[in-house]
Parts: sequence; C-alpha cells; structure tokens
Amino acid sequence: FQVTQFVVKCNSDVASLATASSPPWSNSESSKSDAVTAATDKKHGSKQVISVTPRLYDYILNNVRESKILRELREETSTMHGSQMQVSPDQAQLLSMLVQILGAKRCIEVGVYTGYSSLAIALALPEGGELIACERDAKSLEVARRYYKRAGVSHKVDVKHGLAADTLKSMILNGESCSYDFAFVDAEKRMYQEYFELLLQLVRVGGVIVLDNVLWHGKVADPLVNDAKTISIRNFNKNLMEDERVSTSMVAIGDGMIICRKR
Ligand SMILES: C[S@@+](CC[C@H](N)C(=O)[O-])C[C@H]1O[C@@H](n2cnc3c(N)ncnc32)[C@H](O)[C@@H]1O
Repeated sequence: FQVTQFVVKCNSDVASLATASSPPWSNSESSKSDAVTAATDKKHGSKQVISVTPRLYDYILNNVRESKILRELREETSTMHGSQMQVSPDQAQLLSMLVQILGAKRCIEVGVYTGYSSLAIALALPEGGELIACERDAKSLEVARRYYKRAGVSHKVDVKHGLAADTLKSMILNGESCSYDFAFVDAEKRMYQEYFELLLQLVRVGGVIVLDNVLWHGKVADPLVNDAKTISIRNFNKNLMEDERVSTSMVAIGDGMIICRKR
C-alpha cells in the first residue's frame, strides 16, 4: 500500500477532528492512547471511540484484501492528477462487501475517475450483473476501461460518458425506476441532493445508496468553515437525518461515508 498518501489525508482529518472535539468533547482520556478520543459530554454519554492515527491506519490497510488488479490500478493512478480523489482500499472493500451482502445484480456509480471503486464493485458482482458507470471525464475513463478489460469485467460495466444527472434522468425516463440494487455516489459535492433524489427513484425498496465524503475532511463539524461545498454537504447530511424515505448509517471510513437503505 502507498501508506504515505493516506497518512497525509489521515493526519489532516485527525487534526480537524481534534479541533472540533475541544469542548464539549473532553479529551482528558485521549492521553492514554493517541488512537482514542473520549466523548464525555452529557448529550452523548461517556464513550471511547477510535481516532485513526497514521500507525493505526497503516494497520487497517494491512488488513485489507486488495486484489492484484486493484492494486495495480491504484498504483498507476497515484502518478496522475487528482489521485487523491480515489476511494481508499478499505472503502473499496466496504463497497464490495455491501454489494455481496445485498446480493446486488444491478448497480450504479456516479463519479468513476480512473475506476478504482467501480472496479471493486464490478469484481463483486455475479456473472450477469451490471454496473452503470457515470463519468464526465473522457481521459479518466480511458484508464478505467483498460482496467475493466484487464480484470475481465468489461461485459459487466456500462460506461455512460457525460453529466451524471443527465444519465440518471434518462434512465428514469427509460422506465428503469426501482430496478437497481445498489448505488455509489462520489462526484460533484454540491449535487449530492440531486443525485440522491434521482437514485432514490432508481433503486428498489431495500436497495442501498452510499455517498462518499460526507465528513468532508472534518469541515462539516467546524462551524467556522462555511464554503459552498462544506455547506452543501452539511445541509445534505442534515436533510438525510429527517428523511423518512431511508434508514441511514454514517460511517467514519476514509473521508466519511453514509449508507442509506430505501424504505
Ligand atoms: C472523487 S472522483 C471519483 C473517484 C472514484 N470513485 C474512485 O474511487 O476512483 C469524482 C469524479 O466525478 C467526476 N464528476 C464530477 N462531476 C461530475 C458530473 N456532473 N457528472 C459526471 N461525472 C462527474 C469527476 O470527473 C471525477 O472523475
């Protein structure tokens, strides 16, 4: 694994979280282990949660079963512009696990880049499974297609080059509502609510939508950060809390993922 890349990401996340967790989050316990943050406020009760230090993250990555083809794609992408956008190996493994638990056959990805997360999903699909892969950047798609071919999953991936919202709208017009099992969103952050509304139509009851970057480097919890993307993700998370159409689980993995199950 290229731990350095993730360690840098992880360090900044930990730093933001530490700032955000001053009062009312008492850190008196954290000196016992740099991997533990203690929450001792009245609202949330007293509990210890893991903070991912570089050493612990290295350990996590060493416990990810990453296939050779995924590793090669990650390594090739690491030399490219925007490589930090790629989901981490532990995130890709979680996506793959969700697809397998669901027994998903029909999936959608919004935001493919060079294909790391979509390849993980495609590899987890059974023969006859299908992934609609939405991406606007032709150059990134060249890499993704090359790896789908090398991994022997090209026949499972239907690449839709263009703006993702347009693709999703045309799928709905095409009568594909309620016919998908699983969707993963990792594209334009200010579009999350729109992607979510479209995908909620496309997935079946019991289907799952996962969205990446919902912790946005910890900025969502910092009231002093109010740029457009942070506000957008913060509002999206708030809306989801009140959305009776789905059950949700926010997971502190990578830059934060939220798992939504359609009711
Ligand atoms: C964070 S990256 C995706 C990373 C990918 N999931 C992976 O693990 O490698 C976001 C991608 O979304 C694409 N994107 C952004 N806005 C888009 C849009 N409106 N329609 C389609 N693709 C878009 C970008 O070109 C970029 O490649």
